[in-house]
Amino acid sequence: MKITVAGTGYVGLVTGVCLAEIGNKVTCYDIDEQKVQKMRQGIVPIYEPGLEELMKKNIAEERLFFTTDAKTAYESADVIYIAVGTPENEDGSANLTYVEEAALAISHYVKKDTIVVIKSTVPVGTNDRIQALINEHKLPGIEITVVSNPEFLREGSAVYDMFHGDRIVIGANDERAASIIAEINKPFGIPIIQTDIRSAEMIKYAANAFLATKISFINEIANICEKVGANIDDVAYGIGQDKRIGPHFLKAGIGYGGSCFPKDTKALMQIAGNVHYQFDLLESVIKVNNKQQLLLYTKAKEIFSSLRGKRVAVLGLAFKPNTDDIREAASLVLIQKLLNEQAEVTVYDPVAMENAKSVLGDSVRYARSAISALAGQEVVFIVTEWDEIKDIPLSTYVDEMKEPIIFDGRNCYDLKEVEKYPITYISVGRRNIIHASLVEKR
Ligand SMILES: NC(=O)c1ccc[n+]([C@@H]2O[C@H](COP(=O)([O-])OP(=O)(O)OC[C@H]3O[C@@H](n4cnc5c(N)ncnc54)[C@H](O)[C@@H]3O)[C@@H](O)[C@H]2O)c1
Ligand SMILES: O=c1ccn([C@@H]2O[C@H](COP(=O)(O)OP(=O)(O)O[C@H]3O[C@H](CO)[C@@H](O)[C@H](O)[C@H]3O)[C@@H](O)[C@H]2O)c(=O)[nH]1
Repeated sequence: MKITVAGTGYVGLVTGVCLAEIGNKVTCYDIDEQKVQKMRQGIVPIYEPGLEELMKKNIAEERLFFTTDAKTAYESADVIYIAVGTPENEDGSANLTYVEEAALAISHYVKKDTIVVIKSTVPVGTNDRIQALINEHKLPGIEITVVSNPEFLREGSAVYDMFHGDRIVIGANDERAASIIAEINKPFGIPIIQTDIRSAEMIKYAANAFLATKISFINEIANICEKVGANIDDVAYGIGQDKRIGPHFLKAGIGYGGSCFPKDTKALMQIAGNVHYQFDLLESVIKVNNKQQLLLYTKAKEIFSSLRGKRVAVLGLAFKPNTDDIREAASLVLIQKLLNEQAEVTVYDPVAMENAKSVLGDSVRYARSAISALAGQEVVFIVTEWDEIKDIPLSTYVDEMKEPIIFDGRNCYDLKEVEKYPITYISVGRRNIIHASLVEKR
């Protein structure tokens, strides 16, 4: 099959590379010249484990091509995937400008019957609107059929997820188009669910909203655990053993971030609001998350009346481990608060430093390693649970910091282990360990 993928971000590039890997001839099209230049040379512009090898392999085997020329990309494709961004508008609704621009370019250049697959996350009803837009602008006498195929991959394990996902959802009003897309996806060996277009669109938002709800729920339980003397890790394990609840997505912390949950929960609020439905539960999920992202700051303020001039390190900037993505990361919320208080902030992340620099500029100091970030600091905030960060021996905090005070937003350390060291340790949903030296000072 001759496939074009429009948009080469986290979803588009992974989709393009993996569709090439299963035997298709794939052209990845993007409007970003610099990105395309890099990819032509086999350089992956994002950090995504396993992607570079697979991309290089498929370029070498002449199944994978890159272009910024819309005509070349669209003219003779059998199937075109739209995987451009759908960022948040100021009112929380999804910005569909890029999807619409792609659809218009497709209408302009396509010269034969083609299927357009919308992979981008779009509000319910968008696929129908895009079909109407294309019908209005396409050449007469050809059929361009829109199919919804939302994506469920996670950043940091995107390539793995393409081959091991739980399901592939295909929403279509046209049986023939649906079966062609099902056929393309067969080699991935993942169960395929076929629905109407609107249900497919809703599955994507409902899945993300449900996962976000699990996180806000466990974070609320964690906050109560702290007050009643229970341990959230034990509680999460205990409830997760119930098969009806399941063990996944019950990790308490400093809230969800990233390019999806924050924007998609807000977009679903808008989708509901547009049909005059007040989604009270989801509204609370979002409210809880906003509060939870401030948790470490709130806890620090309970201990120090002022953070002015305090030397603090922030370990981890990415919104989760194994990605360079800092969109809606809890780290940014915390760092802004610390800077407002005029703390002296040093940051470290194994791969997200470049992206962070473009947002934080020279307002913080960038350390070359986790250890050098700790040297001489008074306080450390653990924000992202990279293995490299989780593996820092507790003795290193003692060696590098004078009297270590750790605020751990991801519960990286075992409390019994921490107690063996002269460390003040404050985590999420567990008892605080306050070292005697701090008690004396207070
Ligand atoms: N990131 C994820 O983990 C993830 C997972 C599932 C679904 N999604 C959804 O997939 C979509 C893409 O997300 P992303 O994170 O990959 O976005 P991204 O911002 O990383 O990449 C979008 C790309 O589209 C390009 N683009 C913009 N307009 C274009 C046009 N008219 N033609 C061609 N290219 C164009 C941009 O230059 C950019 O390279 C969004 O709707 C998102 O909600 C994302
Ligand atoms: O138990 C948990 C699990 C996750 N998180 C946080 O939740 C956020 C999102 O994590 P994750 O879902 O692993 O990452 P994403 O790459 O954003 O993937 C989500 O968003 C994508 C975009 O829509 C979907 O495709 C995926 O299925 C969905 O998991 C991160 O900040 C995590 O730290 C927690 O706090 N506790």
